[in-house]
Amino acid sequence: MIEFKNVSKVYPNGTQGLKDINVTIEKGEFVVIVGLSGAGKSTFLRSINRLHEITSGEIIIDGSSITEAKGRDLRIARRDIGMIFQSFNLVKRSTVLRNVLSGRVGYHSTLRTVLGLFPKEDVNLAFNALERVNIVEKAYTRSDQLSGGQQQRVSIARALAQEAKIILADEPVASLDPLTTKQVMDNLQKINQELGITTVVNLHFIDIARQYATRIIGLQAGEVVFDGPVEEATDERFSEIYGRPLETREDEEVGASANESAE
Ligand SMILES: Nc1ncnc2c1ncn2[C@@H]1O[C@H](COP(=O)(O)OP(=O)(O)OP(=O)(O)O)[C@@H](O)[C@H]1O
Repeated sequence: MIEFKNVSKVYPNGTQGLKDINVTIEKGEFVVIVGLSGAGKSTFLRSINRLHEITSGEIIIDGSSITEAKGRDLRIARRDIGMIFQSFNLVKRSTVLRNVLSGRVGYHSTLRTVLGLFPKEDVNLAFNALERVNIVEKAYTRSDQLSGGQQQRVSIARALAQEAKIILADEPVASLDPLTTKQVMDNLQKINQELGITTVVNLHFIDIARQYATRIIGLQAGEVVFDGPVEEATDERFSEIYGRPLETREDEEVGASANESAE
């Protein structure tokens, strides 16, 4: 369970990233965060694992304050949280297997991981993770030889090898085409359903959010302006909240083909 209690974040330049957020995400939920650009989605997500520090309030994970955690406690808390980035964040020149094994670094001494000495159980975990995202045949391929969608599936496997209880995905499909988007989102959904991993995903497009989320949270200027089940997240409702409908993938494609034909 992830609890936001009166959480605010003000950036050093005075920009309010989050404003008095009170939200509880239960174990096993698939929550999608939506909002216009600059609404605070990244700030929200990155506050959970303290990639961003909040300025007031508290975030509690499974009963322990991550906000207050220091040193070893913080490292252990972070071990339970996998992160998926828009840009995949793989070590490009390393093999897929090595990248997935890097999910295990929080469990071992630095020396051991620098030397690449992972125990057999870790290697088994890594292969299982790669199987789960259907990419095991690429285990010994260099990561930069893979397509964007494949790289993103490797980053999901890394979070699985980490044995994360929570997965945070910050715009995981923003650089991917529609077919690959579906594969990556299907993978996230599958591991959420099969392994019960709590999943929080930032998405730009409301139609993709509606296809996968069990709950949608809408942010605007750092505040929660919508929090409810997918059925309530209608275009009408979002138009009322944001003064215009949220973007859909389809809009973008229509826009892109219009641009192409203009050229
Ligand atoms: N390091 C920073 N310093 C100052 N302001 C920042 C910083 N990072 C983000 N902001 C501001 O905080 C607000 C929330 O940003 P955030 O990146 O969380 O929004 P977002 O909803 O993820 O937007 P996007 O979809 O464009 O990434 C924005 O006004 C943004 O300009």
